[in-house]
Amino acid sequence: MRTTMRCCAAAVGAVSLASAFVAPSNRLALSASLLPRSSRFGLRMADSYDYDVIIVGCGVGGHGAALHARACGLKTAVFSGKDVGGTCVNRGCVPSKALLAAAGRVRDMQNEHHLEGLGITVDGEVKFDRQAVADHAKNLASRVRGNLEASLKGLGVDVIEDAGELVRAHTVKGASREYTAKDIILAPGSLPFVPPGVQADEKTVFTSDGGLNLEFVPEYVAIVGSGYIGLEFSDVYTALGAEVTFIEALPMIMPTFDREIARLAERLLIKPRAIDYRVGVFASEVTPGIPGVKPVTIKMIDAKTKEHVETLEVDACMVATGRVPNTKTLGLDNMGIETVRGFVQVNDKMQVLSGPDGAVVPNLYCIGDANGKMMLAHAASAHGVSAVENICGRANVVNHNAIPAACFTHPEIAMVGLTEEQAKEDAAAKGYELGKSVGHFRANSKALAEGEGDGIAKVLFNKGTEEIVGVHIIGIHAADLIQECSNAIATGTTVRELSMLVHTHPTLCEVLDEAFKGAVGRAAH
Ligand SMILES: Cc1cc2nc3c(=O)[nH]c(=O)nc-3n(C[C@H](O)[C@H](O)[C@H](O)COP(=O)(O)OP(=O)(O)OC[C@H]3O[C@@H](n4cnc5c(N)ncnc54)[C@H](O)[C@@H]3O)c2cc1C
Ligand SMILES: NC(=O)c1ccc[n+]([C@@H]2O[C@H](COP(=O)([O-])OP(=O)(O)OC[C@H]3O[C@@H](n4cnc5c(N)ncnc54)[C@H](O)[C@@H]3O)[C@@H](O)[C@H]2O)c1
Repeated sequence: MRTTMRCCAAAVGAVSLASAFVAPSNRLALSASLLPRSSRFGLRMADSYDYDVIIVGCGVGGHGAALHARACGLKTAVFSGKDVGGTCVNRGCVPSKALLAAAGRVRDMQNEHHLEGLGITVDGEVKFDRQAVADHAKNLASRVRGNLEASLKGLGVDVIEDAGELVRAHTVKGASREYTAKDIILAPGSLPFVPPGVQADEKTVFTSDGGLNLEFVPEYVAIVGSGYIGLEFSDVYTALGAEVTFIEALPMIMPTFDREIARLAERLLIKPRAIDYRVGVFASEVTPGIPGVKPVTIKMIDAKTKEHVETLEVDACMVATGRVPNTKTLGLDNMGIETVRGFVQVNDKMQVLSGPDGAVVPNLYCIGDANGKMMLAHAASAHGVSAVENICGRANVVNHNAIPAACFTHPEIAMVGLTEEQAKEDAAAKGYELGKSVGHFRANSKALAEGEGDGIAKVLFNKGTEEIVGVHIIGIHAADLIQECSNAIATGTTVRELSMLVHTHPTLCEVLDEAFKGAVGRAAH
């Protein structure tokens, strides 16, 4: 187990007079150089580096790694590129959830039928101030960024504002000097992918980066891609009065979701709203417009034949076609590291590999979106913690099967583990019988009290071991409900054990209780 910092603290104490006259970042090097190579403190030559660990990139992955490194007593620096918080805080999770929260209220208050069911009438028009909604998102991002900065400083992490570039082993170059560390963690995140032929001016044709500014609410907007970003923005736009057309390359809408859930989502999130879609087509040419003067034009080609099928004229076009790793300027070439479409290859311990199937590059780790394992904020943060654990000599592997994901539409969609389609293949390959049990929001007192009886929770499990292989929920607060299932997969808790646990009444958790009990042949109530 690595105990460098504790050892270093003792060593620094032993040379405190000398170290009092050097900058804190150099104290470690000086203290180590004054000691014999294998001193009774167990110091290694590693202590001649500026830091125990340098992290390149300060998004949620880098931030999570930095906090854990300090908790483990490591001398830590993080290159922020003047973008503390990264995508999630500044251009992702945080501002998008602020827009979704505001838009969700507008939708609720405009839903006369739903309100009447609760005995409420809204007298007069429900209005919103677009700029105030946009400011809510911007201000929240800035507040969360401030909190992150404060936490780094408070814990003694050196934040270097430069962009960092790997120059050789143990060495990262900033704007004016090089810094060394025993271990380096790369956390440069990702950028929006803009397909060829699409001109994103970030005004009328925009990625999520521009869309989050909500500079205007287009009357008619096309969304290219029906993944997480597309769905969440369709929820915001339709609540604020826009019409939406999805353009999806694959032959079905929401192609990455469990099929049964996607069908239900179509019934709950698409059909009742001002949304239509085209599937099996690429947006091959997208040309920006001028608001109120010239429309955005979108040429679509058949995904298979590549023949032109339609040209659409819209007020705005959002491009939500996935994200690419932000690794071009990281200096990977300086160390001969080969990527796969820009994704840094890592093993289970987050150690960088020299290329696909390559050897481990010593003392180099890559976490978060840039390694392509799972593009989610909490996954990036978990990677960061795991990399630091491995640096400390405590072998750690992230169980991606237990990491939940959620799409924050109204109602929400959440999932963990395999889709039903994947689970069937898994069961066939591994020779187990797949079980399926469903809980219903329509049978849940709390959901009905809220007038939100739509949705299901589907639990997929191995009938032999009774372990969960996947859970998919669509319904109110699905994103919060999924956590119990994620914990169960992580700890190997069986559906039988879960069915014996007591769930608070009346809560939405009882939707899962119904599914767990159903899985072992018991009725919920
Ligand atoms: C609109 C949107 C909504 C999202 N919503 C959610 C959500 O609700 N839940 C969820 O889990 N995920 C969500 N995500 C995904 C989530 O934002 C990412 O998975 C997460 O931010 C990845 O974290 P990361 O630390 O790997 O990278 P990033 O957050 O991208 O951070 C990387 C940082 O490194 C910096 N950097 C890059 N190169 C260098 C360099 N050489 N030197 C110094 N700094 C550098 C970048 O500028 C950036 O600040 C959303 C994404 C988007 C776009
Ligand atoms: N709530 C959340 O957790 C959340 C929210 C937003 C984003 N994210 C993360 O951000 C990442 C990016 O999100 P996203 O929605 O952009 O990507 P995505 O991968 O979820 O969906 C992209 C969609 O675009 C389609 N597509 C790709 N190229 C196309 C083309 N040329 N024409 C038409 N369709 C095309 C794909 O088939 C896919 O359905 C995701 O990996 C996601 O994990 C997460």
